[in-house]
Amino acid sequence: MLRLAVPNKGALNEAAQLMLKEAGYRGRRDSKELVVVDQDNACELFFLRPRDIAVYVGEGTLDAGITGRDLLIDSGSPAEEIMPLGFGGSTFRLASKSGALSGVKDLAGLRVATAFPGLLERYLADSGVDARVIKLDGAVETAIRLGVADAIADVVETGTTLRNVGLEVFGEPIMRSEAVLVKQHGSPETPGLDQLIRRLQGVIHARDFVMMDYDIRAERIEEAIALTPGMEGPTVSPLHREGWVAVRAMVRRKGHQQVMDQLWEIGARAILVTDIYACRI
Ligand SMILES: Nc1ncnc2c1ncn2[C@@H]1O[C@H](COP(=O)(O)OP(=O)(O)OP(=O)(O)O)[C@@H](O)[C@H]1O
Ligand SMILES: O=P(O)(O)OC[C@H]1O[C@H](OP(=O)(O)OP(=O)(O)O)[C@H](O)[C@@H]1O
Ligand SMILES: [Mg+2]
Repeated sequence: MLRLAVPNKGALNEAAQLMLKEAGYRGRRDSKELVVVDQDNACELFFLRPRDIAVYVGEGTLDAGITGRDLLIDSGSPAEEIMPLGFGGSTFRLASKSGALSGVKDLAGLRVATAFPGLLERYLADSGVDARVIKLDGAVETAIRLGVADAIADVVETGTTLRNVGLEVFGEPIMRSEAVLVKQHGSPETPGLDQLIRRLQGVIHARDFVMMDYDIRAERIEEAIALTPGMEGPTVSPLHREGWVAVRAMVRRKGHQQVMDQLWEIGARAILVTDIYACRI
């Protein structure tokens, strides 16, 4: 059985469960269920704190897991990223009172609060800055106001939390993160892992692409194919109307309206766009 770790709560929980469901794996009936055995897919799902997932996978106790790239690096665990999953995007950034500091070098001799000490210490060392790292569990934005720190390093998504307490980011982003699939560094092939990777890749493609169908005069087909090249090439079938063909191709969801405009310009008609429910490419 493939033993897979899934975030049990927090920012990555819902999206991770949805992605696994779309990939055909069993979900949990309620949020108190800690282990789900999915016999049909020869897989056991362990619902764990996102912060602990890289630790279990790095130790080899579990075969693979879904966690944040920032949490993986912070853990220092011997686990490695297999593939990005396209959700849970954030940046990890320094922040301080508006206008107080302008770059990482300004942190020399100051105190920086964070819930990601591994990540921050590595960044400070790489930047050659000697600052004191104050390790907190969460809600680090309040540490400056309470006088525990001069700056913070934290996850920023929309920036709302920082704005609400009058803080501002400074310096370059320390890292860009998103949810990732991880496995133990250098682990041998695990039964079922290739299938999981292919299925997750299928979900990502199904989300990234739409299916486009349209009719066009046969003499414009080369221009149409240039706009909608598809994967291996579009399907072109005869239409029950002299001189016309029907075309079917996968098109990137982002920008598909522009493609429809351009197809219309070269005479395509009956242009239809549908979601892809599932795919393997
Ligand atoms: N708006 C967000 N807030 C927090 N984390 C986010 C956000 N968007 C994406 N993430 C990602 O989610 C992961 C953190 O998840 P989570 O917040 O569940 O962990 P935690 O802070 O350790 O747990 P908790 O907040 O429940 O104590 C990180 O990889 C982070 O980059
Ligand atoms: O830029 P924003 O969209 O405002 O999101 C970022 C905020 O969300 C997270 O907090 P979380 O809710 O996980 O609480 P925590 O700090 O206790 O972990 C993170 O630590 C920031 O505080
Ligand atoms: Mg959090």
